[in-house]
Amino acid sequence: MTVRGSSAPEIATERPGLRVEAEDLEQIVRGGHRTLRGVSLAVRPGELVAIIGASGVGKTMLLDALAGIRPPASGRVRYDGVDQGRVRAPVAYVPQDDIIHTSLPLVRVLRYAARLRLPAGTGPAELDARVAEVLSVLGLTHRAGLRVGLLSGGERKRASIGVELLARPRVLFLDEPTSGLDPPTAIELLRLLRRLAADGVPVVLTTHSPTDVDHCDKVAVLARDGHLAFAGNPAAALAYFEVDTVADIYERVAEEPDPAQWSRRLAVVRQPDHDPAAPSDAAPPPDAVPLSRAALPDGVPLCPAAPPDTGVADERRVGGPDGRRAGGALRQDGSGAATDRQRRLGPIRQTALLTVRGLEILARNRLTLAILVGSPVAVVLMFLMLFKANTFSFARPSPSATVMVLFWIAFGVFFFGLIYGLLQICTEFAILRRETRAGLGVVPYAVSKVAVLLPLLAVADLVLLGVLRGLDRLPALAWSRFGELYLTVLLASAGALALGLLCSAAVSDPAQATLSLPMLCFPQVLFVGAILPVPVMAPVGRWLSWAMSNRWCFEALGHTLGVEHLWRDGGSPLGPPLLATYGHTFSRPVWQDWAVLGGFAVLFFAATCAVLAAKCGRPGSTRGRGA
Ligand SMILES: Nc1ncnc2c1ncn2[C@@H]1O[C@H](COP(=O)(O)OP(=O)(O)OP(=O)(O)O)[C@@H](O)[C@H]1O
Repeated sequence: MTVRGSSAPEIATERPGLRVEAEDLEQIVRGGHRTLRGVSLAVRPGELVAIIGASGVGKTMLLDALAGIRPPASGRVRYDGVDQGRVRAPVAYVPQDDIIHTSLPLVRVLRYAARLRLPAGTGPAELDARVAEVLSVLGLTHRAGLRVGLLSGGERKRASIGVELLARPRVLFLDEPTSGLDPPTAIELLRLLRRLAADGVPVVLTTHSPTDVDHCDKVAVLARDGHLAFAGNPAAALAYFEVDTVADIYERVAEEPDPAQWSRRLAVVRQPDHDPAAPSDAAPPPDAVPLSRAALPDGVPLCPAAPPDTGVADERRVGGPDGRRAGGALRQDGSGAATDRQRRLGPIRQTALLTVRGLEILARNRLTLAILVGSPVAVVLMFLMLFKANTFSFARPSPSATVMVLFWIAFGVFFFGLIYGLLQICTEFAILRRETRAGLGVVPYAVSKVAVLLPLLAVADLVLLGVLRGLDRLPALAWSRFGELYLTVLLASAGALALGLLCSAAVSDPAQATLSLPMLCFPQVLFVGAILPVPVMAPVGRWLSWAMSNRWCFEALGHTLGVEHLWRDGGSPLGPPLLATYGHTFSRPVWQDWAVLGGFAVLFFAATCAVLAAKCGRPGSTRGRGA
């Protein structure tokens, strides 16, 4: 680590790592609170750097600013002298939680991750070789076939790092990688990071553990309110704070009532003729790096420079907050052309990949699959127990029962569509955010959700209508009429699925999604126009009923089943008065209802994509929480 005012940055062409420089970083969070104040530091290729400080001092803020996850309010971050936002080299960020799919075997997780992160032209053999290489350097080859959820905490942490290593990052940031690990496992992990740094890739991590610092080349100490108190090697830090252990540094820093004093002191000692850190930087004492590269068992480089023809090392984008590719690029060869091999997977192939992954996750989650498939079956059985046969008999119809049959079919398909979508995104938002940083588009992601779930709903809808018809709960119908009914419920399901996805994208966690369920369902019951016909609703209720997708499904079903004719001309004296109450509810041509139902589906789907794009682009939590 060097200090501010160092000589002009040079473009690193011979080492895989990038030089990271931060200059006068300030960060301001919601409410105007400043969390970083004038932080300047530099990290060289090959350095393993720990950011330490008391809880809440801004360690994650600094890490996020350095990584481009949460750009600073002011100040600059440069990689090899180029503004961070303009660099397209692969930069890895490992969030605090091991946010990867836990139901898949480790090798499958890495394979999917490699498909997303490596250039589109990477062949299967090369892909498998890279996955095997990463497994090997992580020491997880023997765990490759094990479900991620069954890995130990340390193994999961290594797996999470492995996801980022696939793309051969040129700088690696980790938020509290050792949190929750026992000391030997933490040391094992630091050994891995040390080796990665030794290969020339700068590694920056935040930590709460003073012992982690013993294994790092450099340490940055933050004081309260985001003041940088020190930046240099650990031995120099002990001398600077006049303490015996790293743990004592925390106490020493906290003793100062005005944390700004620490920045001022550092500014003084950073003067060229008064800089205790500079000599240490140039030649770190041997005891500052106890886990030497030579002591490590495996000689395979963790992040070998990509072969020159692949362009892997240069073309991959830096994980900026907006999930889009940034403008300029750092290129080792200095050329501006991207080859086919260098391009990331296109939207269609991303969609296909995520659909396959979604199906595999579903197939491996037997209980989830059983609930998804079993619930509609259970509801069909309940309908059979609830509805009498021949309700729609022309000679002896039961008009009030026909309304309920139509309503419950409409509500049933709405409810299942909604439930299928409701927990899909909020349960894995942190994974999505991580993958969008690696180049995944939110539209392919959302489409893949529909591609996995809509066929399941389509089968459930077909079973529902087929069983009700087969057991005479619905009248005999020509195939074309049955097709009409099916299209109506399919469109209603698609709209409800999209509404569920929208809600899942908008909330912060699964608990909020679950709590939103009554608010999504109640209006679809009250304003559908079944329990209380639309013509007799209060004016506001009538207006609201237009916005209920359920209403259009209910009315389309009634139109296709000829409810008007049945009530007016059928053998029940209750029909005509009921028809008078419902008015023209069922007289609209069914294609108009389809257009509205399709419109709802498209609208909710587009809104889902917009919310995802906004949330994935918004600087925010990187810790595995929801947005
Ligand atoms: N989105 C936000 N809005 C408002 N304040 C925030 C936000 N994110 C973080 N903060 C505040 O910014 C400060 C620095 O947060 P940061 O997460 O960087 O601290 P930290 O040093 O990493 O803490 P810890 O070690 O406990 O993880 C804290 O006071 C925190 O409450």
